[in-house]
Amino acid sequence: MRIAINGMGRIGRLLFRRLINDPAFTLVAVNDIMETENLLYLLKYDSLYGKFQGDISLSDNAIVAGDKKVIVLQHEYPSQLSWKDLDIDIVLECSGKFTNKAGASEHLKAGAKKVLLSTTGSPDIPLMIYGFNHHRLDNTIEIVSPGGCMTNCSTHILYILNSIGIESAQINILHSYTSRQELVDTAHKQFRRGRAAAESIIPVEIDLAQSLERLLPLQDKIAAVSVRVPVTNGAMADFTVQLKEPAAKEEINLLFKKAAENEYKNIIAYSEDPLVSADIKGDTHSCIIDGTLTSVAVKQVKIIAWFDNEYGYTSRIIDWLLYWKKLMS
Ligand SMILES: NC(=O)c1ccc[n+]([C@@H]2O[C@H](COP(=O)([O-])OP(=O)(O)OC[C@H]3O[C@@H](n4cnc5c(N)ncnc54)[C@H](O)[C@@H]3O)[C@@H](O)[C@H]2O)c1
Repeated sequence: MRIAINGMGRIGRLLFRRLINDPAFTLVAVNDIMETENLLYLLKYDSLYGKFQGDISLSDNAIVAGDKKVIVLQHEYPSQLSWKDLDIDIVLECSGKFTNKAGASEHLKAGAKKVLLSTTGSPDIPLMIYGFNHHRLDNTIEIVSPGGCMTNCSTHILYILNSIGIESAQINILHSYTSRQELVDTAHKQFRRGRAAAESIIPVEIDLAQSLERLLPLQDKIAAVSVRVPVTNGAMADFTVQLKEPAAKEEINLLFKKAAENEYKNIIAYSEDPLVSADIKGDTHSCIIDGTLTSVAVKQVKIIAWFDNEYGYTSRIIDWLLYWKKLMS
């Protein structure tokens, strides 16, 4: 399967690292508006995941990594990209810029067969969460939104809890800072996103509740906020859920433990270790339920789950690629 990545930021570069030597795929080309020398540098040295394993260099308009050669393009608009000539099966749209149907469709017009976003796109793009409803994919679907990292964590947790019955849910995702914030105080249309990311605990607006309501039968029952905290990686999702019936802590933990061992194996995990966010760097799960922190007050339950917002998320993107490959062959 021939793959291209548009947008070589945190997610795009981690996907590059993870796909380049994967025998299931051929990473054909990457595109970003940044200078190619800068892209090479950022691929080689990564503050979170360390130095690139093996040799990596530039040759003409390509990045050479070991015995692999990946074409580098530098265009602003997908319509400028030569996906037809390069015979691209799937574009991974990781720029965060072309997340509505019109924008993502430009990759199809440029000749790609399919587009996989790296976020929750506009409502006219099918939203499918790997491990939850990815089986709805069929060959007629050309653009898929696999949700964001927070949606991938929260969907499973709420779905599993809803087997008891959910009255309402409040979610707070404590999340490492991202490039959609500022390092020093700057003007931003969401004022708080413009504040120095490493200096404060910063609440930000998110569309997680709307995404979850597209996936689960919980209309008008979910509210969500994210609080950005001064760490570079990792997230802790905090769910306060009003159940329809009282339930014991042990009963709830058993639900998650069984799900992690069976139908959600490799997608969610269950842990009773005293975790902190540094422990989950490089973890491949969409969430790790922390059973030690489950607490219950009559019908109200609190669940805490961890995830690596980059590594866990790119693991699902790779699952998507494998699944799509099977379907397309
Ligand atoms: N970082 C995370 O934890 C995370 C997790 C899940 C999903 N996502 C989603 O993935 C997307 C990318 O996030 P990120 O954190 O990698 O962002 P990022 O800012 O690190 O990367 C975005 C990249 O896109 C490039 N770019 C900007 N405009 C472009 C254009 N017109 N054409 C091509 N490239 C362009 C930028 O130069 C940059 O390299 C966002 O939609 C985000 O919501 C991010």
